[in-house]
Amino acid sequence: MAGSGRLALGTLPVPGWVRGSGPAVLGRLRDAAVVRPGFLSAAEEETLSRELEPELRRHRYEYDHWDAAIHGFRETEKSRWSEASRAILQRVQAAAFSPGQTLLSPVHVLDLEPRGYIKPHVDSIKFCGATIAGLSLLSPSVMRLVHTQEPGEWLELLLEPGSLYILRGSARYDFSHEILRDEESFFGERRVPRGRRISVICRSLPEGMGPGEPGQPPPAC
Ligand SMILES: O=C(O)CCC(=O)C(=O)O
Ligand SMILES: [Fe+2]
Ligand SMILES: [Mn+2]
Repeated sequence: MAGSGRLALGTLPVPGWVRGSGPAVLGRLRDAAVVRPGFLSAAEEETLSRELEPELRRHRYEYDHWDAAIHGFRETEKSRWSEASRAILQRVQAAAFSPGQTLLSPVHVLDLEPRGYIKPHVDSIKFCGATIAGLSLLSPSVMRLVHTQEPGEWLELLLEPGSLYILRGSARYDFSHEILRDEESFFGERRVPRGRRISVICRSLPEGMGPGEPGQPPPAC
């Protein structure tokens, strides 16, 4: 536990940044919902936020309709990156996607203000494929996954700044995901105060959809 960052759960080691409703769901999603804390070095975090800041500043935060999935956010779809950022995105690709997967381009950048949050949703299967990989910058947050048919089955991921999360397969299709609002931002007993959070999200294309095919994904893919 303390020190190792891992809790022993029977014979199955569970990382300290993942919690769930029980050993069955933790076991089943072990390779489908993955967090890699410290994926980015401090210098890489700085590279990305410095590059994103001026572009994000051109947008206003949106608070939107009652039924929108995301509240208190601004976003951009970014296709041109500095060489340093491209190297980071290539590391994400190598870590999260298989060689056969084509990535959706451009990359989705989402800026949640401190009061901003994301309601439970499943990314569109029409526009996004089997894998979603996200880098978190600036503020820690808690991502909760809930099974769409069995609400008693859930998982929570602690997303520290500099971490990478990967949702694939069942975690991506059978579970909704959400980012908890500040008032509800707890990882178990641990309070995770929400500040402004920027995420950089890479997604695979649906199988059989070539990169050249028409059909732009909607912003909240
Ligand atoms: O901010 C994130 O990491 C996730 C965003 C998200 O779920 C979405 O845009 O569909
Ligand atoms: Fe999503
Ligand atoms: Mn989105």
